[in-house]
Parts: sequence; structure tokens; C-alpha cells
Amino acid sequence: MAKSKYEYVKEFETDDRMLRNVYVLVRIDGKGFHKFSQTHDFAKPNDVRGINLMNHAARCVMHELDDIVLAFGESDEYSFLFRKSTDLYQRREAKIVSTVVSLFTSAYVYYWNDYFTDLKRPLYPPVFDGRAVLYPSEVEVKDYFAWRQADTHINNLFNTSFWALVEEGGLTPKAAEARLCGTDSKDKNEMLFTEFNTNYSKLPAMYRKGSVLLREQIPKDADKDAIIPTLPETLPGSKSAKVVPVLDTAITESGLQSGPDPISESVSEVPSGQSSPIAVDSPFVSQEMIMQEGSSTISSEGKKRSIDANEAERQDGEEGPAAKKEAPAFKRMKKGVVIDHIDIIGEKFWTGRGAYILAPEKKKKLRP
Ligand SMILES: Nc1nc2c(ncn2[C@@H]2O[C@H](COP(=O)(O)OP(=O)(O)OP(=O)(O)O)[C@@H](O)[C@H]2O)c(=O)[nH]1
Ligand SMILES: [Mg+2]
Repeated sequence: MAKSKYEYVKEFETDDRMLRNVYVLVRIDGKGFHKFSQTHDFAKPNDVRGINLMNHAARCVMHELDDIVLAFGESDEYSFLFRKSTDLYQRREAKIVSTVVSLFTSAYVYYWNDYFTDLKRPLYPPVFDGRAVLYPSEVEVKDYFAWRQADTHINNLFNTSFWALVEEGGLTPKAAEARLCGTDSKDKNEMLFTEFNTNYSKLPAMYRKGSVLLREQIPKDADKDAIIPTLPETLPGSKSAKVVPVLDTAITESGLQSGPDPISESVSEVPSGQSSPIAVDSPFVSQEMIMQEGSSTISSEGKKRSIDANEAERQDGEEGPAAKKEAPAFKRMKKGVVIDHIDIIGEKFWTGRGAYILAPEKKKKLRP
């Protein structure tokens, strides 16, 4: 076919294919969300509607892009890790980053009203930027996620302390900032407990640890894309949410401590007459979390349990048709995206639930 005389302009396009055999990490971040959250009257320091909406948008991205193996979100940002051998768009950076950002942003707006039910749509279009970073080995990938989760911990502890001083303590923002200047994590924990009856380690894990999206086994009859609604169960005052056990491994500014941290040890009892921030009808439990609790297959031992299920299937065959009727659950599993609020700092995650993420992949023939 004859080329038009204009076609030469294509030659100006550059090849932005990213290096092979390294991990591709895409991080998106809300532009000017300080203002966006104020304009939309986000609760301080954490707005459960905003967090659920971010999580929903991230799930849309993971549903669309199968090569994303892990995502982590906090505040107005989300990180997406692609499998090492991804050949999505021939690893072209602009195509990958723009697809993630565009899908995330459109989902954020598309599902807005499912979470912010009193506002049909945002008062102005939210903007997210995006970047891709290449990490050469598992070490950097693990440290990357540790960095983001440590950041979540530091920021959330600061914000929780700051807004307690301002909203409950009556300090001006300037005075609150001055009060917190030079304090470490232990000081803030102590201040929250002694002055505001708040046991920080008992606040919802979703706030303290951010949100982790994983690919695990889910019941086959669960609609892969039925992500919502989480709102009725997560709104303050809801009676329908169930309690979800919170992993109390503390993250400190220097990394993860296994087991309870000293401060939560010393303040592990909520003062008498004071109810724990996580009540049985906790307003902070999402539908997905309920599903995880209700269905043993996507609990924190999701991977192990699905292996157990295969084991059961074999036994099932030996035990005859009667047993078959009683153990159908494991047969109704499929891979799906699940959300949790767990520690991803430290080896425990990467050798446990996260083991599939960095597992060696089968070698594929590279395109010439
Ligand atoms: N009140 C409230 N604010 C939030 C919440 N989540 C995010 N934010 C706001 O969003 C900001 C995100 O931080 P940044 O990304 O550093 O700030 P930004 O204004 O988005 O600035 P750029 O990313 O540089 O454009 C926070 O500082 C908060 O002001 C929330 O749940 N509640
Ligand atoms: Mg931002």
C-alpha cells in the first residue's frame, strides 16, 4: 500500500521499551489531593469512602491487566508490580503507564458515587500521575514495598496524632505541629493513649498498614468483577459489619518488628469504660474482608488452604460419592483479586501469602 507523504513523522516516535528480565513497578499518585480531599470534605485523617474508592479503582486495574501480581495502596497513591516477564505492550513504558493511570482515574470517577453517595460526581476531575520504575531483583522489590508501608505507618501515626491534637485537643494546626516536632513513634503512641484514650495499634489495619491486593483463590461463584458495594458495611454506625482479626505486628520507623511492639504491649488494654476502636460492628470492615473471614479459602492462609483442598479432593475420590456431596467447596475455586491489610515488610509475607509473586516463572521464548 502506498504511504502518504506525511508518514515520515512516525520516525520521530522513540522506542521506549523497558529492559527485559527486570521487575516493572508502576506507581500512581493523586495530583493536589491535599486540596481535593478538602474540597470533598474527606474525614480526617482517614476517609473510609476515599480509601474504598481507591481500592476499587486499583482492583479494576488488576482485573484488566493480568500481569500485575501485587498492588499496594495508601493515601492518594497506589503501586502496581508486574511479573518480571511481562510482555504487555512489548514493555513499552508510555503504553503501560498511561493505561494504568487512565484506567485507575476513570474507575475512580466511574465508581465515585458508590462511595460518596451524597455527591453525584466529584466537584472537579481528579488527576493522577504515574511513573514506571525498574527493579533488578527481588531485594529491591521487597524493599520498595517495605518503604511504602513504612511510609504509611509514619504518615498515619503522625496524622492521627496531629488531628487528635487539633480536633480533640483544641490546638491550632501550628501548635499541634510544634507539639509533635521531635517526637518519635513511641512518644506519639503514648500521647494518643494517655491524652486521647486511643490505642493506636487497635485502630483499623486499613489505616495503619494500607491496602494490599493479591491474586488468590476465591469462590468460583463470586463474580470476578463484582467489587462493590463495600459502603453500607463500612460506614460508621453500620451494624452489619463483622469483626476481622487484626494482625498486630507493628511497623516501626526503622522497619518491621515481629510480635507486638513495646508501646502496644504496655497499652494493650483499653482503659475500663472505654470501648476498643475496633468494635464488633466495626465500621471499617469491607465486604471483601467479610468474604475472607466467611470463606476459609481466602483467609490469611489462602494458599495453603487451597493446597489442602486438592488434598481433600484426592481423599474425596477414595471415600466415595457420599463424601463428595459434603466437600464441594474446594471445587468451586478460581483465581481472583483479594484485598487485605497486612504486613508486607519482612520475609514472612514473601515466603507466605506473597510467595507466588516472586516465584520463578517458566521461561518463555522471547520474540526476536
Ligand atoms: N482528610 C484526608 N486527606 C487525605 C486522605 N487521603 C489523602 N489525603 C490528602 O492527600 C494528600 C496526599 O499527599 P500528597 O500526595 O503528598 O499531596 P498532594 O496534595 O496530592 O500533592 P502532589 O501529589 O505533589 O500533587 C495528603 O497529604 C492529604 O492531605 C484522607 O483519607 N483524608
Ligand atoms: Mg498526591
